[in-house]
Amino acid sequence: DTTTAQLRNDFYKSSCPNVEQIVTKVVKDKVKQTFVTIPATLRLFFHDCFVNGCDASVLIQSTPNNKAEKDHPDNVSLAGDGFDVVVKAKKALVAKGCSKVSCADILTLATRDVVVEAGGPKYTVELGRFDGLVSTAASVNGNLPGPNDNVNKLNALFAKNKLTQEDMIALSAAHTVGFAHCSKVANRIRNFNSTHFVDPTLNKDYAKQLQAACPKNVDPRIAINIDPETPRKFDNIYFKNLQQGKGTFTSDQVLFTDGRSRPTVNAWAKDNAAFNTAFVKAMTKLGRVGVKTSRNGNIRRDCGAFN
Ligand code: HEM
Ligand SMILES: [Ca+2]
Ligand SMILES: [Ca+2]
Repeated sequence: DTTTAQLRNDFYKSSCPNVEQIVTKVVKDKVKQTFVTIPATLRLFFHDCFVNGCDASVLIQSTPNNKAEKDHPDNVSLAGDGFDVVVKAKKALVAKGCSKVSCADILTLATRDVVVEAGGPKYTVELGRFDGLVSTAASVNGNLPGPNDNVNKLNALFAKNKLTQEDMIALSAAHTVGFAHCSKVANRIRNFNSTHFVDPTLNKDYAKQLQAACPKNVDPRIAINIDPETPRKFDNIYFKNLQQGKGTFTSDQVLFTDGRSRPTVNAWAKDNAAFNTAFVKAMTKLGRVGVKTSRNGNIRRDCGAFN
């Protein structure tokens, strides 16, 4: 495949030999200031790769002539700290003579670094992505999963990006860190359907906890931990939660209720090392989605605007 062939670990060996240390330093400094950097960056990378490939298209700011991806409803809840860490890393790189590192690669590296900062696996990142030349809100339509999606829908969306069901389950475990707004779980904890007030797949105590944290008419800015047990740690507790009915979104809980994905959930609930291996494999594959070359991409001077 010609689009993935260009990616290599030492892509910046001559143009910016210290690219990794420079990005890592910026990430560490920012995580010290605010934990949100971790989930914000991880989600930003996912939303970038699933729309037009891993090409930093999600970072583009809208202009009077173009409504960009980040202003699509599915992206408006992306936390600012993810964008900010990329801007800060870009600045640090340029200051150190590395003006040829793409924003897409910066986001990929920063994502690896935030996973490490949260206690997750450290892995080698493939580099050599170019930055995309297009970003439209319309292109987001139908490409990102929703919190009420079932396994069929999730598998189909991930398959479009050459990711297997195993990859999908491993990547879903990114929900081991970070926050969700109450609107994303509201349908599960009140007036679920005509026979159940609360989603019957939801743990009873966890349902009460969610109802308390997300009362009716709650301020729409209120957010809850997605992983109720270890919200700041990147770990396989995510899968143990699913076994106990503590999946926050329907899209999390279905991984346990659906017989096709349940064996994988059980295996990774028991074996953190096996989960880590699967996560690294899936993240590496995610990073290969729709990679641009010098023919259909460039190196942006400003990650938020086209050159
Ligand atoms: C499998 C399908 C997925 C669905 C349906 C989904 C859906 C969601 C939703 C609804 C939120 C809450 C947003 C909010 O209320 O602000 C969220 C947050 C998050 N998602 Fe996903 N997601 C999925 C997969 C992924 C993947 C593959 C990753 C990364 C590899 C990811 C990383 C995150 C992170 C880290 C957060 C927390 C963001 C923060 O705290 O700012 N998600 N996701
Ligand atoms: Ca993209
Ligand atoms: Ca966790």
